[in-house]
Amino acid sequence: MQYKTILSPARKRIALVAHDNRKPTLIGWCQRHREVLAQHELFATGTTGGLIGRETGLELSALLSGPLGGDQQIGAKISEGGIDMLVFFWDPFEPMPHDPDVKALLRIAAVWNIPVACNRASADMMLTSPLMAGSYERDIPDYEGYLGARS
Ligand SMILES: O=C(CO)COP(=O)(O)O
Repeated sequence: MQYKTILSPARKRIALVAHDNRKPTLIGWCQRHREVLAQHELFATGTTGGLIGRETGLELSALLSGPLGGDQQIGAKISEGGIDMLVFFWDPFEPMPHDPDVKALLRIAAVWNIPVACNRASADMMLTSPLMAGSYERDIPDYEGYLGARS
């Protein structure tokens, strides 16, 4: 795979997702970082987004619920260059009916080289990184190069 470098925007487009057992942790994290989060554009899967909006007053775009395709919608946005960071508190103790979608979302986040936080510690580090303060360079797959490599 060949890569090219793009500039991530200073106002990040952040996707917030949590499985049911992890939703209280994500809501608490959003409350703690409310001021910083309010400076960015927020997206979430359906139920997660509804709860975060209600509990924190943060404005966000809620997509479909995860099991109904919300993970795939976030994955599509990542592929289109519309998401800069993913906070995904997935449940390490429960299998999900939509496990393939969860895996696909994590895979596509790796493909497009966006920062991913799967627990509070990594999310804290990500949000307090100096890279949050401005735009930063990020490598993404070079689509032209990829097609060339396959032909
Ligand atoms: O299932 C999810 C992520 O895999 C999250 O979906 P909800 O936010 O709708 O609960």
